[in-house]
Amino acid sequence: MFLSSSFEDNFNQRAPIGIFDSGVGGLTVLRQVYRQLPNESIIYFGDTARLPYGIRSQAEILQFVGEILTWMEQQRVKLVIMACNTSSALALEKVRVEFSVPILGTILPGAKAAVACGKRIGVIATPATAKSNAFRHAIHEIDPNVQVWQVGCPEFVPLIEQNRIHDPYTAEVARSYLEPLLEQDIDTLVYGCTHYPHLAPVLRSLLPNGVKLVDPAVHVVVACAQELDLLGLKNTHSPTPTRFAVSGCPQQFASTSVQWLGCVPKVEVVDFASAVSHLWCD
Ligand SMILES: N[C@H](CCC(=O)O)C(=O)O
Repeated sequence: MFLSSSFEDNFNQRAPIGIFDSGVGGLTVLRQVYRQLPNESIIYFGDTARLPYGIRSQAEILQFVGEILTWMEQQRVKLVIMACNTSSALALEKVRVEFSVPILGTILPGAKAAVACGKRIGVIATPATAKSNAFRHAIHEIDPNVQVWQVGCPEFVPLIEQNRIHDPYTAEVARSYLEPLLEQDIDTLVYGCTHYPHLAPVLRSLLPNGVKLVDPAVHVVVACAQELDLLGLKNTHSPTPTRFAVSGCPQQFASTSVQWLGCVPKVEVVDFASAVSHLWCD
């Protein structure tokens, strides 16, 4: 009895954390896991055949997230981080009751951090996240006196996935998205999409010095560390190498992500029925 329960504890602690996003955005969360939880093993999934998520309906997001979580459970992960604000805004509450694995989203940790920073908060997000008002609701639950402005930024994710971060056109687009927020004299800006911290140098150069930037990736990983402690699931052993998987073209993902990972990742393909993966490899 004692032996088998201790074996099971060890197995659970050593089990990987699942992290998923539509593409390379979740790497901003992965980077935080490497910093804050260096002993954890990770399985990273990017649903690249079906991105961008930010222009999808809630029904589509629920279907995709359901498929990904089913796959994650098959990989025997001990916890999942939805490293995607769009999924967190549109699907987290619903899937949490359907799946037994603990699932963390980015909205609440991001909202808490924003409220701790300022009183005039701007949120840049995908159109679906902005339309859902998820950040506004979460912030007002904590402090109804804080003012919140949200801007949907449809062009950012395609530009980042196409590796056009340093393209002057990207800076032009960023300027137009920030303009209505700067007109409101915001004191805090939330990256309401996990892709956007990849644009940090561009965005920083367009913001007045006093505006604080909030990256929910930092705070969802703080919440993850607390959850693992609470569940007794923190890994005290050495981690295994990160496994990367995508639904689209593995070479495309590898070549875009190398700049953030510092090495070319080996990338597996997961074939979901409705994913049209050939689009990205042609
Ligand atoms: N990075 C994701 C998804 C972006 C997209 O695919 O549109 C998010 O935080 O919302």
